[in-house]
Amino acid sequence: MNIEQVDIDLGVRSYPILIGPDLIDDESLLARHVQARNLLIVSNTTVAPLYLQRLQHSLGERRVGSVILPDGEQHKTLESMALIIDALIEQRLNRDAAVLALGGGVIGDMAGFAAACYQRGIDYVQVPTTLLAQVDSSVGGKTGVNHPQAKNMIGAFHQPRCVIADTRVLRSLAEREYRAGIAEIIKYGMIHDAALLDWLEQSAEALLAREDEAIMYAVRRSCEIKAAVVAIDEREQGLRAILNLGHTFGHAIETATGYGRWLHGEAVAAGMVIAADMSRRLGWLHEADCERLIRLLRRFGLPVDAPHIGAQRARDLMGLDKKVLDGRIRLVLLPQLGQAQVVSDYTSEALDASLRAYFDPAGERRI
Ligand SMILES: NC(=O)c1ccc[n+]([C@@H]2O[C@H](COP(=O)([O-])OP(=O)(O)OC[C@H]3O[C@@H](n4cnc5c(N)ncnc54)[C@H](O)[C@@H]3O)[C@@H](O)[C@H]2O)c1
Ligand SMILES: O=C(O)C(=O)C[C@@H](O)[C@H](O)[C@H](O)COP(=O)(O)O
Ligand SMILES: [Zn+2]
Repeated sequence: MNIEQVDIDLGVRSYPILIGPDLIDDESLLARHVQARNLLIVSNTTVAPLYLQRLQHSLGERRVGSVILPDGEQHKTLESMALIIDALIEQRLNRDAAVLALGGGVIGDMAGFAAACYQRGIDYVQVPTTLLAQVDSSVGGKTGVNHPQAKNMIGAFHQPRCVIADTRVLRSLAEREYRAGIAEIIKYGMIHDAALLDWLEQSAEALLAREDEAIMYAVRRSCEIKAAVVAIDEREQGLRAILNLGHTFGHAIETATGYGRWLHGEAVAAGMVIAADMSRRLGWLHEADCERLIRLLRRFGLPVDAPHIGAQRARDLMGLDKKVLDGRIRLVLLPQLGQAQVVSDYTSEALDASLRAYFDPAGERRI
């Protein structure tokens, strides 16, 4: 099977996203794309036993150290990030060294953030090992950690030098984690590519069976969309916020339930349903469009309802969202399927109604 390449065009910070089977064993590809002679691989207690040795072997004659972090969203903290910095210092790595993130989005976000901070910024490479990380988190340079009161609250924009997405490593991923990654693919369809929604409907079986071709298409198309958006608006001054569809609601769910009980992709799935519901209340999406989203999410075993954390609690948590401007929560809403808009002038009745419907136990019926 061929290697696909998607380029992200950011001037001097441009980089390739390489997608294909068994890339972590491809010594010549790694030699071409990972230039640093001194590397610190950041991984976790689940991924390292599966893939660290293989990757180290393929990296050839360099100085390669590693740091293995505890696994889980609850460990996406400043404390874990400090362990990476400790390892960089212990291994006496300098500005010519690079960090290599081997893991899912949690590892990628933390390793990237450590690279952004260490000696005011060193290179890093993403080797994403979850579907979610391959279609989304390894691309675009958002790095960071959670705060107990708000998701991804501490971080930096720092682009990787390269993304190496080995699609075969997805075979060992737990079913729930794999499905959570599909939520972000559905997101790309919802915000930018209605044809991707058609493809997801037609290819659900193949994608769930983890067929190579289906995975290659899903990863490539998602990366193309994300790369195009990030190339226009690297630091989320405007357009990039559409990549946040469902996230303002979803992050409230993740924070309120304690990081890790709801997977990020699951919270995004529920959040997209709420965003669709609100879009319908504003006269944008048709009921049939909302029902289509729900059917698609259900097809992939993703949640279409939110936990009852209370509308007021949800609103409070959403007030800490990074898109808040002049005290107003900006939301990504859907004028139609395949098109998203960042909206601040929605009616508070529409938001209240959607929050009550999904977050209050006795919320009136919605879609
Ligand atoms: N920076 C961004 O643009 C961006 C985008 C989307 C999500 N995120 C962040 O990404 C995180 C979610 O990422 P995730 O869904 O990858 O979760 P994750 O990193 O927690 O990985 C999920 C689980 O799968 C395990 N795992 C990883 N690869 C495996 C493999 N190949 N085989 C077996 N097990 C494997 C992990 O150890 C973990 O237990 C969240 O913190 C979210 O905020 C960031
Ligand atoms: O890359 C982006 O921009 C995104 O919004 C992608 C999201 O899927 C991702 O979860 C991101 O980490 C959310 O960013 P945040 O700024 O809302 O924390
Ligand atoms: Zn996300």
